[in-house]
Amino acid sequence: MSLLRVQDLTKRFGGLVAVNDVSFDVEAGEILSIIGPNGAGKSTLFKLIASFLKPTAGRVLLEGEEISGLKPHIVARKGVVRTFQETTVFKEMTALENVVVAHHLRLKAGLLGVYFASPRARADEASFRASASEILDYLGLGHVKHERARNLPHGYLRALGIAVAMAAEPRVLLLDEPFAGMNPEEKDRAVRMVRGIRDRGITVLLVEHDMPSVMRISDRIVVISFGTKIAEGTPEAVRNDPAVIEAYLGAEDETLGH
Ligand SMILES: Nc1ncnc2c1ncn2[C@@H]1O[C@H](COP(=O)(O)OP(=O)(O)OP(=O)(O)O)[C@@H](O)[C@H]1O
Repeated sequence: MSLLRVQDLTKRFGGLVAVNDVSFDVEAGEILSIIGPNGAGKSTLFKLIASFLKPTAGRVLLEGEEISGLKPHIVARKGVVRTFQETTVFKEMTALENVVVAHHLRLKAGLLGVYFASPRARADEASFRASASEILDYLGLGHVKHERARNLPHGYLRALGIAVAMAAEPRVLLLDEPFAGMNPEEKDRAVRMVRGIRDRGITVLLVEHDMPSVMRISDRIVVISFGTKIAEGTPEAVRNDPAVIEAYLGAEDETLGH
């Protein structure tokens, strides 16, 4: 059984069909990218998978269990966790504190005031700090652990957003444009980081415009155009697919990395 199954998903906004009967499977341990020209429906598809939006039709299954329609935090608790284009870190906290807080939030959402004052919270604190520290080391952020987030360069801030998501112990991590706005060095580091996440046994789904990085990193690619899936396959197959080349013609800011 596939880890994640996207089945006949459709999302309409009024008269606009943003996602049109899209189906694909995600296998455990793979890195799968969703690409497509601007406005193709990639973000909408991502929001449907993480249950930030309710599908008009179709469903999403995690190991055969329907997760579409559940609240996003329930879906996150089941292991499908999404990062955001805009980083969602607390700028005045250090990198370590941000990941520790993410651990607390994961376990105690809803009871925060009571929880933070409890002896249990102090006991958890030590184990959360150890785990947060390990995640930061693993993602290559060990040396900036004690820096305030607001002092971190863009690439590190994005990586910290991913570290925060990792605190939720995802089985499937949805990365929203992880390479956006990065310089080549930052992209190299981010590519290694995403591979490292996969090597930890986490399945990675990403939406990305940066074609060279997508081609380097993906095991498989799903291509969306005008809400419809037009191709699916290895980077090599997708890059040479006439329907994909056609869809990208005229998209000035994007190339297929030829
Ligand atoms: N909340 C919404 N209400 C109405 N229309 C929406 C909404 N969200 C997205 N759309 C429309 O749905 C279509 C798909 O948008 P979406 O953001 O999913 O595309 P995308 O492929 O992620 O684009 P980009 O690459 O530019 O981020 C677009 O026409 C967009 O205007």
